[in-house]
Amino acid sequence: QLSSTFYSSSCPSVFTTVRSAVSSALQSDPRAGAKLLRLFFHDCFAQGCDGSVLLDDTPTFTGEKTAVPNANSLGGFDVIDSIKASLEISCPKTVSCADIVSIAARDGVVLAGGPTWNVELGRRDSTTASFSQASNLPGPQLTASQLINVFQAQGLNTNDLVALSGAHTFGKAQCNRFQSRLFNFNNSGAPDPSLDASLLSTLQSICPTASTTLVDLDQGTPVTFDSQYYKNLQLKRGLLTSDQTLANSTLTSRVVNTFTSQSAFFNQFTKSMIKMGKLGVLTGTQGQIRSKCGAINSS
Ligand code: HEM
Repeated sequence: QLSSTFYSSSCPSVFTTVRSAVSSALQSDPRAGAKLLRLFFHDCFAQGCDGSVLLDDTPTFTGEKTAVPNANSLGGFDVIDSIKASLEISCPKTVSCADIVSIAARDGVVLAGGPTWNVELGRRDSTTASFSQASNLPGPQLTASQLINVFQAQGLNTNDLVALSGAHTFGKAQCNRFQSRLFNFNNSGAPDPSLDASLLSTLQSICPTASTTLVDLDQGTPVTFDSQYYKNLQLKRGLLTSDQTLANSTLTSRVVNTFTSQSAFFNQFTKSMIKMGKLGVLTGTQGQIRSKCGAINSS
């Protein structure tokens, strides 16, 4: 059972500490908020929102960080570590890494112009992480029906899927995640027909090969958290297969159309974030409060 007032007496400064750290991270990295939001998603989908994604590998332990969706891709760890270091001074052994990620994700959204919500708190940190559970994370080639199944396995429905995918309203992706759409889609010898011609030629020139070059997920308003993502999908300007499929499939297209209204999108997004934030949480005396987010406590 999580609660938005969990730290009201034990660490009242937690929200200002996180907000100012995310804000200062954004000064040097305009993608910081996007990285933190994605970090939360990747934490929650593999073994629950328990900070497991933050654990570093050791010689005898392989966690989630090096799994395919995360390796050379996931960011924001430095921001979480620095927030943790500040909180260990102001409120020692009190605030879990899993909760820090959940607040930082919210603040990344708010500071990019998105909606706010009361983050529910009281998660504890895992003492394990699961390399294999990282395969619960959806890949960028999935179709709408496959995405629906992946989200359903976590207890999330189609509205949650489409709303949470709206996170791709900011941040970037590497060419290698979508380059297969550009020249030889599904071995057809031609590009993906559901990709707008002018975006296709732009992307073909930026991504002649499946490189690690970064491209904005939202070509319209790349650093703003808004409903432009859904308008892009209607214009065949979604970047990943897993984005564009949401407008192409009758399973999801009506929800996409609904979320072109920013208030409808924001309303569902906040609800779906709270719901995702409850997946597989540890509470009470389960797990621990890590002193450093990258490692379990030594004693
Ligand atoms: C629906 C299935 C999803 C798929 C297949 C997917 C896949 C991806 C991929 C492939 C990237 C680019 C990674 C890279 O190139 O290194 C990415 C980036 C991103 N994803 Fe997703 N994602 C999904 C859902 C979500 C959800 C639910 C959220 C958060 C609520 C999210 C937030 C983000 C953000 C913010 C970025 C940009 C991160 C940055 O700039 O570093 N994604 N996603």
